[in-house]
Amino acid sequence: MSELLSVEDLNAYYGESQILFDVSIDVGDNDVVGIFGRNGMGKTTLLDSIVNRIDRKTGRVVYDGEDISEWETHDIIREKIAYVPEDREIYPALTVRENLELAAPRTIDRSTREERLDYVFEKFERLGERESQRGGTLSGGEQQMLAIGRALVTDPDLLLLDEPTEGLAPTIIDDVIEILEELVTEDRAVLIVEQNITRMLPLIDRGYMIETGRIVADGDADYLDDEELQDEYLTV
Ligand SMILES: Nc1ncnc2c1ncn2[C@@H]1O[C@H](COP(=O)(O)OP(=O)(O)OP(=O)(O)O)[C@@H](O)[C@H]1O
Repeated sequence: MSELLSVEDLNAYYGESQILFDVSIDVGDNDVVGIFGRNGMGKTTLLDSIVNRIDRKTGRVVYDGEDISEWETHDIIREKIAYVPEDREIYPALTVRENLELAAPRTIDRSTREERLDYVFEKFERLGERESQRGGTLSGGEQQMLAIGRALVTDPDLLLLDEPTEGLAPTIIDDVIEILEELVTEDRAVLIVEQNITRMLPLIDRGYMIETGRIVADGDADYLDDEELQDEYLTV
């Protein structure tokens, strides 16, 4: 099967500490793939390694047939893979519109950029209503929408999402899940890290369990919907 993203035998390090050990994962075109595991097991490090936000790594990251292991982070994010990090990384002092404009690739013309902004405002009406509001004054859920919106203005074939529901109130989590439900029906692949596997299982095609930097299980949603497996690798 041809894959959009292949991570091959990845070993990742912060300073002298090795965080990931021989990790291999695949994401096919339009696949929705989950990464699950307890805190501190290396899920964020895996996403960071894909976009090269890590001190050092060995192994390969192949995207659409091209080895991007050595690419600069900003080139990967702008041209290939959109990344919505756990802390969202929006600009608090800039408006919603400015946040989106800055995320748009420089290579697209003005009218394409406007089309993409309109698409985000259509998808997230609450952002449209707050176009001129500063990012830092948005609620947590709205900031998460803006972070996902920023990713979407690059019109990515692959989106990386790191714990999009983290730190949000339950009703806002429902809103974010709704957004994710819609995202996964679009013509894009999604690789998503989430603590809450129960909410994710209906959305994903496949998933991987990670424990202390190693992939310890992988399979489709039916396979992962298993109490024993979840107790072993997820329950704290
Ligand atoms: N910048 C860093 N420098 C040194 N060690 C780090 C750094 N970032 C993460 N680590 C370590 O790497 C390990 C994996 O962390 P990572 O954030 O990838 O886990 P995670 O599974 O995403 O957990 P969480 O849900 O808590 O974010 C942890 O032991 C963490 O302390």
